[in-house]
Amino acid sequence: MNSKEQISHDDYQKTADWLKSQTKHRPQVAIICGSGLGVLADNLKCQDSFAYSDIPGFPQSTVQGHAGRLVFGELKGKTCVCMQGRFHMYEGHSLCKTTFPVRVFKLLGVETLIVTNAAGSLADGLRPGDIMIIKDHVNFPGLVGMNPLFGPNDDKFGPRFPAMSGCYDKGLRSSAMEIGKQLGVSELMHEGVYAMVGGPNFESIAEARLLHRLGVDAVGMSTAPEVVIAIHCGLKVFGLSLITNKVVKSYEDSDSVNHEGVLEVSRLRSQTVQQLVTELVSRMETNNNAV
Ligand SMILES: O=P(O)(O)O[C@@H]1C[C@H](O)[C@@H](CO)O1
Ligand SMILES: Nc1nc2[nH]cnc2c(=O)[nH]1
Repeated sequence: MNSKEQISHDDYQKTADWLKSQTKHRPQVAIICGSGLGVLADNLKCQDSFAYSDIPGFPQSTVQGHAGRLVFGELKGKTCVCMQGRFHMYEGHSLCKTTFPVRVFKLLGVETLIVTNAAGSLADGLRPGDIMIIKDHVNFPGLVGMNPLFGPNDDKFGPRFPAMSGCYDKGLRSSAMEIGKQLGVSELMHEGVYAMVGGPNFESIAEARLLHRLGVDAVGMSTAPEVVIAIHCGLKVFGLSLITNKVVKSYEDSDSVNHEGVLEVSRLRSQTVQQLVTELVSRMETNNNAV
């Protein structure tokens, strides 16, 4: 798993150039839609959309609830590109494939990455349907060497040893909390720590208890590698978790989680997440530096 499949700068550039030849949109903001959150692309105006299978170099989505489409369009005066479907390590993608689109976005001129995901809650105050603005993450696979930056560093993208402190932009986080208030959903809004685990199984009770003790508020199977790559190449990052289930922490609790339930809660709350993200994008300052 540690062996690093190499993707050259040229490979990312070829995909970016192909996309530039197919659409006039030059995005400033990229949005990665978590499980069941593909609706985030629906507000984009003047859409150009591409199936992942038609984009040279792109991996394929294999998970239910991840459509496998890249959608370009205008959102409140900003040009955006939206991934309807992300790639997960548990699908068998290498981490550089998992994060491939993020470097392509950088080459397209994107300045800010918005990552969303479905996650299970460990913190007692987080209920299904709540929205957790990600304050920080624990990249469990990364801590044991499964990091998308493993292997020779590509200096054209960023430094060998990037800092990850403050990786989730403070200004965007407070803006999102403010927007939540204005949308009248402040009771749903929280900030917390997201942990990525490898999946695809959900947590055992002992694992859930361990994560809780370690200070993790919500757990999922994505996001951290994309954020590491985004920070490495200088993108601003905003992340949110839609809490779709409580992670079972008690041997007396007979609840159990499944992917269909995760998708159902995501869909129920997707309009609210869409409104939040749309308003956040509308308030973003961008440089408009088309490439
Ligand atoms: O892509 P995300 O992180 O939203 O997907 C979560 C984690 C698993 O892929 C799936 C489990 O239901 O949802
Ligand atoms: N690991 C993990 N991922 C999730 N994605 C949505 N819910 C969960 C969960 O409970 N655990």
